Amino acid sequence: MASPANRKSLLKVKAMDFITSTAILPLLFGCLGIFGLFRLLQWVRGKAYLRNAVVVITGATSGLGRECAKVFYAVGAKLVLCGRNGEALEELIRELTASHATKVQTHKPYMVTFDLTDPGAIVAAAAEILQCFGCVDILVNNAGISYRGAIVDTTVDVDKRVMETNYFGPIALTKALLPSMIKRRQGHIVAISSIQGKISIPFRSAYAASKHATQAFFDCLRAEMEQYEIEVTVISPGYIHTNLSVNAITADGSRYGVTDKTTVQGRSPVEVAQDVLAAVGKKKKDVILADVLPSLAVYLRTLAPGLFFSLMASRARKERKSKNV
Ligand SMILES: NC(=O)C1=CN([C@@H]2O[C@H](COP(=O)(O)OP(=O)(O)OC[C@H]3O[C@@H](n4cnc5c(N)ncnc54)[C@H](OP(=O)(O)O)[C@@H]3O)[C@@H](O)[C@H]2O)C=CC1
Ligand SMILES: CCCCCCCCCCCCCCCC(=O)OCC(=O)COP(=O)(O)O
Repeated sequence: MASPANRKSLLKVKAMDFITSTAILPLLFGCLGIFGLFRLLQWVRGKAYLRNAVVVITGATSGLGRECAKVFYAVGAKLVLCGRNGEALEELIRELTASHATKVQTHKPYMVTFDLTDPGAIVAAAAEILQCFGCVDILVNNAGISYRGAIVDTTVDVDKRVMETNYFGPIALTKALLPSMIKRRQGHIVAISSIQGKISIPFRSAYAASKHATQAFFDCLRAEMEQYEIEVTVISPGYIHTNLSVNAITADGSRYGVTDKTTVQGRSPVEVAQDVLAAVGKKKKDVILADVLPSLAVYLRTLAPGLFFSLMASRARKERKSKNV
């Protein structure tokens, strides 16, 4: 009778014999090869899709939008960079055109300045955007602001400001550019949402609501645009180390002015921009770009809502205690 240790090593030898003497090994390498080839093909197709594509990026003056401008420029996209701050856009264009970090043919970006909270300005901006290269292939709705505050203390004006910037502005710009995409039966709309478009955390009511609305709108749009072959990608990042927190507005509309620890510990916008580029290149429909815990929280919200709500209530209690809100 063999001892348990001997039995174990005997089993190992038998398993190795089986693997080497049958077709398993070649099959395994074959599968890996096919997978590698598939990924390579996807990468090449993504690059070809983005090269010479007319890409409009809102909120290109800072954070994720600025980094997106760099990665889309580097793969040869024709950029129209949007923001409120003309000087910051000019500086970015100077930086892009001065760099020779890419081997592909690049194109001098255009800039269009407008405020997303001004509906009239959006209509005029859309016309200006269309004139830059004659059409738009990809619109990246990236611009946004965040908010911090308790619902009971927050004026409805603050809720409206967040909704105007994060929801009404981007959907107005999308609607203004859609007819030209429909006419060409070609186009791609990207919405930079947030994990908070899928779950709501305390003291972020206006922000989470604006991002939930974004998710809902662009999910509807995806279904309605399928007949015109227009793609819709919703991207939901977790924390990113940008100016979002410091520029957030508070219950009375004043600037928050603090870079939260969660923001500092967030992912680099450079990395997130690479992921955005890959997701757009692959024409992904819905992408979460977050750590394990926030990603799991999304599933928890669906599968065990009671537990999720208890966790959020406890989070609210803790935050109230620590910040005295
Ligand atoms: N940072 C994070 O942790 C996360 C961010 N996101 C999302 O990423 C996107 C980019 O934010 P991020 O880069 O982090 O933050 P930043 O504050 O660095 O950038 C925000 C951009 O939006 C622009 N913007 C703000 N308000 C308006 C307006 N009224 N009209 C036009 N443009 C405006 C800003 O332009 P201006 O220079 O004129 O202020 C700026 O370019 C946002 O949609 C945000 O919700 C999602 C998940 C996590
Ligand atoms: C099966 C086990 C599941 C365990 C789940 C535990 C629940 C953990 C809760 C995690 C909450 C994560 C919140 C993430 C929020 C986030 O990433 O937001 C991104 C932003 O948009 C940031 O904006 P802000 O202005 O809030 O800085």
